Amino acid sequence: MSVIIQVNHLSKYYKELKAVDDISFTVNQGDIYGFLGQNGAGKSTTIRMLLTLIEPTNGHIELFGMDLKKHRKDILRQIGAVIERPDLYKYLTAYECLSLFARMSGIRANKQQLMAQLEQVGLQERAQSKVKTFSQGMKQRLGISVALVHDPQLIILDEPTNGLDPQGIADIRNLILQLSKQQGKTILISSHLLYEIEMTANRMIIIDKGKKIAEGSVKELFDPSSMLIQVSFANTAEVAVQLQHSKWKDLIKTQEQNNIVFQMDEQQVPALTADLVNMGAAITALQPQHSLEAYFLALTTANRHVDTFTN
Ligand SMILES: Nc1ncnc2c1ncn2[C@@H]1O[C@H](COP(=O)(O)OP(=O)(O)OP(=O)(O)O)[C@@H](O)[C@H]1O
Repeated sequence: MSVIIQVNHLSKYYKELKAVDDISFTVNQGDIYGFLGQNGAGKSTTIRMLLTLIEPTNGHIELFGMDLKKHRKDILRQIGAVIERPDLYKYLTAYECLSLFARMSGIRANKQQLMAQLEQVGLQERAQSKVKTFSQGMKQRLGISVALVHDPQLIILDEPTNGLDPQGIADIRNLILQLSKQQGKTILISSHLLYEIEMTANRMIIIDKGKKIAEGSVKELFDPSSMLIQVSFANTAEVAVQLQHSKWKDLIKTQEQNNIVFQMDEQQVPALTADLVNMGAAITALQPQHSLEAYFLALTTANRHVDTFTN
């Protein structure tokens, strides 16, 4: 399996602001790699550095085994990217638009080839309609078609489902899966929605305030054996002492005044609650949460509080 993107200790500072702070990650050939983070986490900044639109403050980027600084042109030729809402010529038809971009990229494509490309993004029946009549989702799909016109190996999509309706979101998701499965493209997709990444990506990174929080396979990160179970008690201190002499001791993640958080397989929960009751625990609440979901929810909630106070 060859490595397509290798990022080492990448940072971008804007004066004191560390927009991207020492992140490293690897994208392998054939990956749908999810880049997950709240607004302002540093996703776009990282993507812009991968596309040489901005200079890193520190760090090293290799694409297709080549140093990005030294082989910029050769590398960019193999990338197709949609990083903002695609700005397309609204008075042209979808076909004319694609044909224009193909010529601008020096690609000689005949009508049949261009129609096949429009078919790939589900726009063959609207090939002769003007772009101004398109929904946001259709414009996004045409934008992706334009990015694919030179048959790149790597596709980079920055928040491709932002502002789309549910049907538009589903269309983009299916398109991404199809590009990966049927054409073996490597895809990097950013999103602020955990769900979006879970539905499409096989590997992912989570960043927050420019820093890497987690990286790994989506399966691993969503592993049911890493559920967090928060149990609240009226008598936490007493229960904590009893737990130290039990088999549950090693599964305790944190302990606070009113609750104890365990990390365990979901299937162990009934046995845990039975043992706790036997120990005389006065359970007032029990909340199971997937660790990643719990983590991400905590981030979102924290940000919402900030928004409430600052808006
Ligand atoms: N040119 C710039 N000058 C100063 N600060 C910047 C600049 N570009 C980005 N930032 C800041 O860097 C941080 C990361 O921004 P970035 O756009 O990478 O986040 P993001 O994860 O893509 O979020 P969003 O989805 O909102 O774009 C933010 O705090 C942003 O305000």
